[in-house]
Amino acid sequence: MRPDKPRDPVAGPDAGPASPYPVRLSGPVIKGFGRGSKDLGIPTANIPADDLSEQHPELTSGVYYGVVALDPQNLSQGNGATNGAEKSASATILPAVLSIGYNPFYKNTVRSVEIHIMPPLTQPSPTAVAQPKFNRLPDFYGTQLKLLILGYIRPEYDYVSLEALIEDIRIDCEVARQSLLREAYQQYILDDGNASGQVNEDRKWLATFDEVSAKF
Ligand SMILES: Cc1cc2nc3c(=O)[nH]c(=O)nc-3n(C[C@H](O)[C@H](O)[C@H](O)COP(=O)(O)O)c2cc1C
Ligand SMILES: Nc1ncnc2c1ncn2[C@@H]1O[C@H](COP(=O)(O)OP(=O)(O)O)[C@@H](O)[C@H]1O
Ligand SMILES: [Mg+2]
Repeated sequence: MRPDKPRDPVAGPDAGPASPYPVRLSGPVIKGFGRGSKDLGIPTANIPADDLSEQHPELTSGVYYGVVALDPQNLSQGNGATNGAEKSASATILPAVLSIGYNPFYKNTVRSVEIHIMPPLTQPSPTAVAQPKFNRLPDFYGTQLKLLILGYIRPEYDYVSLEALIEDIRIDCEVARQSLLREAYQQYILDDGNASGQVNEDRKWLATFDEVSAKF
């Protein structure tokens, strides 16, 4: 059960991601249990978790923050992306908060990776208020998603109520936002010309999709 303690406003070192982060994950967006939007009002893009324990034993179950990109070649035009004319399209990088694990509140028997994509950090936060409106995009099932996990926020918990789970996820969004607003983390979103070679490589990996991964 969730400990009855105030939450830290940021997670991870101010100087930037510390080992093992950043961790790269990618995969097509698949169907989950349909609870994110329906029960919680918080859509989460699920990607396959089948190989996670072997490929990334460092990713213990819990809540993390990072940055994501969606393949613009297989997003519909309604999402403001391109329609697949390019061979290698560069994608928009957006902030994200995610859960890896068994969702103890729902007692799942299989592990899932679920990513809630937040609005750009330049926009006001919709989750800074007591009655939040979580970010909702047009559906993008089947689209290739790339994720750079930049830090760990907390373990997964069971909760006394659905409202308590939603309130903790609202705080996760705020912690992710404040954590990513720090200069060393902004470099993964925006190219300010001062980033190290490794950060530039990670950002390039994130935003580049080639023809092979396209759906159409
Ligand atoms: C940031 C974040 C934190 C979460 N933390 C928890 C948690 O502590 N305990 C839990 O049972 N589920 C947690 N969840 C998972 C939600 O219960 C889950 O998103 C919901 O069951 C939707 O699942 P679905 O994609 O299969 O529909 C979290 C989800 C997110 C996005
Ligand atoms: N901000 C968002 N973050 C993640 N997914 C979103 C967002 N807005 C819309 N979606 C869409 O909603 C779907 C997830 O909704 P959810 O209710 O969690 O369903 P599921 O149980 O199938 O994962 C995603 O696969 C995606 O197509
Ligand atoms: Mg989901």
